[in-house]
Amino acid sequence: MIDLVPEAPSPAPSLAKPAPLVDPFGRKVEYLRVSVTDRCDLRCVYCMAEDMSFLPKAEVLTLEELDRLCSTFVKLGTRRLRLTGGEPLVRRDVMRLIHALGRHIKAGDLDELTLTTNGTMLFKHAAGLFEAGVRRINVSLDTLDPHKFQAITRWGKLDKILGGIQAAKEAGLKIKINTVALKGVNDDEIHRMVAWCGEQGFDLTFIEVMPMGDIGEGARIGQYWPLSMLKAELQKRWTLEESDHRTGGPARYMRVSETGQRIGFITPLTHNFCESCNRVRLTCTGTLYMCLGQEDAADLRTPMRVSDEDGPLIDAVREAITRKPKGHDFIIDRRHQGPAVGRHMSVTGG
Ligand SMILES: Nc1nc2c(ncn2[C@@H]2O[C@H](COP(=O)(O)OP(=O)(O)OP(=O)(O)O)[C@@H](O)[C@H]2O)c(=O)[nH]1
Ligand SMILES: C[S@@+](CC[C@H](N)C(=O)[O-])C[C@H]1O[C@@H](n2cnc3c(N)ncnc32)[C@H](O)[C@@H]1O
Ligand code: SF4
Ligand code: SF4
Repeated sequence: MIDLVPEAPSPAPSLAKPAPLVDPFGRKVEYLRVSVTDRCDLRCVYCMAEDMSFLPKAEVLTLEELDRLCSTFVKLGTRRLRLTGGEPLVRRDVMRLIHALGRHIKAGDLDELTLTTNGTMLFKHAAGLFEAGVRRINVSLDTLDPHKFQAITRWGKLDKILGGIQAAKEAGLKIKINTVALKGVNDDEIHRMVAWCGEQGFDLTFIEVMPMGDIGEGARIGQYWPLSMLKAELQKRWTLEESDHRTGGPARYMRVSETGQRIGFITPLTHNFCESCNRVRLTCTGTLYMCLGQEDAADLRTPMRVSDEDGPLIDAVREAITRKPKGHDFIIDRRHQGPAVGRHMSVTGG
């Protein structure tokens, strides 16, 4: 494995620790989500249009540049890094970046390095992820029915994902399953998902569909299923106990007595969790979005390229954090035409 950053002698410890990133609402920003590519090998109907145009390769930052940006955030107090996309594992040589970022875990400067993946490439990379310092991953899986899986992802093969999940389990990775709740699509499968995750020893998170990117909004409105309704349906069959388990993400958890596993609920629409937001999002072009549900963004590529010194980049990051909004403006409303946020989820990685 080639290191992105050559081994350097350990610098003398600096007494002056940079001030942490705190937004205008007093929220400490210590979680960076990085979309390492906007490309994906699937086309989930709620995420992408079938016909997508992707960024020209020339606009995409190199792995070295992504490493530098992430490492600058680590210097500024980021404790959790999540790689996402598009599909993070389809980016060429992405394992080199993940291994390089693992040095921050080894140095104790980062609490968690992880990723959210569709699972298609796990059969190849699971062991490497563990070696790099990744200990848990989130795998997106909306159905256990192969035909439905193909319909939702437009061409995905369920067997490949299940094989990848198995490989990840064998590699020692803790797995959480992400399921977007889609009325009329997978609402008849929620009990099966809970039972399967229970058997496998996985936590499961249900997610409300968010209005991002133009995919033909009519379909998304029809599929929106508030998690309050999903939860009521679950309680007909399972005993859900309160849980104070937290991962640093937006999910609120309950424990299923019958399986011993947890179920998370991510409810941006019905119960927004913005008051405790601790994260920002970096795209593969070096654009920083201060909120998933807003369009305002800051360019970090220019200040990074202007100098090898970190000063201009750090100034740009600090300025961006002063613009972090209080929350999103998502609504799902039949009278409201078009998505609340124009960019697709795959650009900022959810
Ligand atoms: N609105 C909103 N949605 C988010 C946010 N963070 C994650 N999500 C959504 O939650 C879903 C699952 O995201 P993941 O990438 O698995 O991350 P997570 O649930 O925060 O991860 P952990 O809690 O660390 O396991 C995705 O659909 C994201 O779009 C957020 O800050 N705001
Ligand atoms: C954009 S994907 C990127 C990572 C990877 N390709 C995957 O699918 O896990 C991250 C997460 O966002 C979710 N997602 C995508 N579009 C969404 C939408 N419109 N509303 C809610 N969640 C969405 C996916 O289900 C997935 O769990
Ligand atoms: S949800 Fe993930 S796997 Fe599905 S199209 Fe979006 S980026 Fe690809
Ligand atoms: S919608 Fe924006 S403010 Fe709310 S939790 Fe997500 S990123 Fe944070």
